[in-house]
Amino acid sequence: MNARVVSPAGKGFVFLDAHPAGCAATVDRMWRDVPAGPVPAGSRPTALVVGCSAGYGLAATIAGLARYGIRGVGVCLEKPPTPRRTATAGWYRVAATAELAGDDFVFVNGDAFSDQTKEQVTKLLAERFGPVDHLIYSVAAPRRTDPDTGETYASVLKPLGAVHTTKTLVFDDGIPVVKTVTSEPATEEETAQTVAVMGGADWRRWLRHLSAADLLADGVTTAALTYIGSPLTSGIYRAGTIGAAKADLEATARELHAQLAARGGRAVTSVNGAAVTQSSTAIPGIALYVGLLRAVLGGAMVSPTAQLVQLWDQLVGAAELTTDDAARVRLDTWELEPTVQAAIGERWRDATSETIAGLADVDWFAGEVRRLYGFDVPGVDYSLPVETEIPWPATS
Ligand SMILES: NC(=O)c1ccc[n+]([C@@H]2O[C@H](COP(=O)([O-])OP(=O)(O)OC[C@H]3O[C@@H](n4cnc5c(N)ncnc54)[C@H](O)[C@@H]3O)[C@@H](O)[C@H]2O)c1
Repeated sequence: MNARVVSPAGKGFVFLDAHPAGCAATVDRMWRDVPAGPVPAGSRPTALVVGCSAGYGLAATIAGLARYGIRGVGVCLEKPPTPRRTATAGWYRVAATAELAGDDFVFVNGDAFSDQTKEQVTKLLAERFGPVDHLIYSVAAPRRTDPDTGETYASVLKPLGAVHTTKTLVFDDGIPVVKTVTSEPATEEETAQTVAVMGGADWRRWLRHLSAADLLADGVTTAALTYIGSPLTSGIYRAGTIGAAKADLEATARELHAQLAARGGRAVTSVNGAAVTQSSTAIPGIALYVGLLRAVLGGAMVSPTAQLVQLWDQLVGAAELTTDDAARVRLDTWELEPTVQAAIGERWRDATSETIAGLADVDWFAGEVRRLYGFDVPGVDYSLPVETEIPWPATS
């Protein structure tokens, strides 16, 4: 037992501790935001969500559970509490999600890229749940060890071909500051490594494992998350190393689709809108862009949970699975609306440290970052001690 007051401390957008009660309250709120599903009780789909503890993968897990009563497995990589530090936020979110989910959805904490984790999940599915009807792949990771070669690849966020300079938003003692950051172009090796981490290789490997174990249901649908984004961020994102990885992921969807179509299945990518997550805040320029996006759209920004409700509706067949000509489900149209982009573009041009508070929703952005760690969540009394030694939910 280790109950104590947990406060936000850290550097930039990264905090050292997470608040268990705040993380649980976040999960509760996300769950309550999911409208009940149209599928009658009794037909609960079996699902695997890879990257289930944060951002879009958490939204996928909660939307699937709350709307369609999915059963199955979630996989993520989180750290347990230590005597000095709390567990990671995702650890507490998983514990809270498991409480709401009940016994028919279990969580595996392990490296999704390893064959060991794949075997553990395969065993769980074979013993308890049977073939998967749906697989959502939503991993964002800085490195991946290739099980075939033992080589560890590292991803980088760099432009391709030329130096790229972008405006970005940082907080200096809580005060928003607009800076410029310049990134050198990636080498071919760095680009190849980023593709090896964030491209389609591991998604393909999951499907191969499940197929070999006869754990893909006829008509299986699978979606991996991708991003396109604005011309304002394309230098570092879509036209950069991570964009090369996303192009590989999208090509992998088309390849997997050709294989799954034989059994009535479908593989797609899902293009989602910009959201504040631990991964996205690490990308130069994204903090500024998302702060401006929020100022332009306000509450009309579509939350990850609401987007994932739409994706589930399409995956289970409650709505038609509709893709663009690159086999991508487009859940980002609200973000790329030309009038929205034009308004963000104007504000981006005018953004300086002096003007930023009037142009971007900096308070919302800073709050979102804190909420990633369970702080600033309404209804939580942060002055109270809270138990930090929360166990990982049982898998048996
Ligand atoms: N955040 C955005 O704005 C945005 C927009 C569109 C698409 N996406 C895509 O959504 C996907 C998820 O990104 P996110 O922003 O939600 O990230 P995130 O950082 O919020 O979550 C990443 C998830 O991956 C898991 N993970 C990381 N390394 C792992 C490993 N080795 N083994 C098992 N699990 C691991 C983490 O535990 C966590 O559950 C990515 O493909 C990203 O490109 C994000």
